[in-house]
Amino acid sequence: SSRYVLSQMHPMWQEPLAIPGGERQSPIDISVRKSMFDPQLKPLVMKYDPRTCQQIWNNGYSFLVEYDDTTDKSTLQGGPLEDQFRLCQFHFHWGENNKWGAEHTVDHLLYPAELHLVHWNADRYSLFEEAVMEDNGLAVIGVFLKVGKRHEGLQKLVDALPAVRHKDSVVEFTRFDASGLLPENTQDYWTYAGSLTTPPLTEAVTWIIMKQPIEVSHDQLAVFRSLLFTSAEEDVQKSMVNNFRVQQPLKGRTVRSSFV
Ligand SMILES: NS(=O)(=O)c1ccc(-n2ccn(-c3ccc(F)cc3F)c2=O)cc1
Ligand SMILES: [Zn+2]
Repeated sequence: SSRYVLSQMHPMWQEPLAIPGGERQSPIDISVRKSMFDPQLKPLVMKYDPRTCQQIWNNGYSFLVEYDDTTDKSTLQGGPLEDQFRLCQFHFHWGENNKWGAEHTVDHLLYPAELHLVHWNADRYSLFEEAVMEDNGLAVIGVFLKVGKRHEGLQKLVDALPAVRHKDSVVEFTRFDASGLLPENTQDYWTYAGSLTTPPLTEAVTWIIMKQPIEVSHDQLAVFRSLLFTSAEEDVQKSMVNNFRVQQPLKGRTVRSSFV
């Protein structure tokens, strides 16, 4: 079963022993029947300006598409959020094959990859670095990827990846419309209180997981796997795959849904 497969995985970093709080860690399995429909959840409002897109950076965990978040040009509000959040980066998690790679699961269903659009609470904090330490500081939209037809909006990003093959490489990347990576239906989602899924693992994230996945082609996903965890100087090159964290205990949290 998928649970057996996950236990085989060799997470790319050693999980720290002491985790900040440890009561609301991510990722988790989303049990559809245990989630609670919340009619008070408002529609999500994403306003992403392609002109704020700046660069792609291979940080040795994933590749980040980074945005200028010094103004309110690319924002997220509504849904479970009280405040307005600014888009600062998006990145992905994926596997060594198409059977696994996403961080969250839905009734233990494994997707081959997961997109994270990372936002911070600009109504309450003045810098991302501050927000990342606060329990209402961040909002991350998670979108599952499934293998199917080619995703036209993703191709511009896929074509740029060979330029950031090695850890610490950066390439200019502008005029990219992040909303092109969202599924048609952005009103059906699950939301819960969680954490960053890589160090510093801070419990600052309101997670918003889209119910509808996006489709990408096998070949597009294969280009993700051509990236490397290692920098150009290292003599042993390691392919960037399985960059997902193992699932964490729910610890009594409730996952709410925006749909019945
Ligand atoms: N996978 S995820 O939960 O979306 C996720 C996981 C880790 C991060 N992350 C890691 C380090 N940072 C970070 C970057 C700049 C900074 F000033 C402080 C940070 F914590 C960060 O935001 C950001 C997002
Ligand atoms: Zn992530």
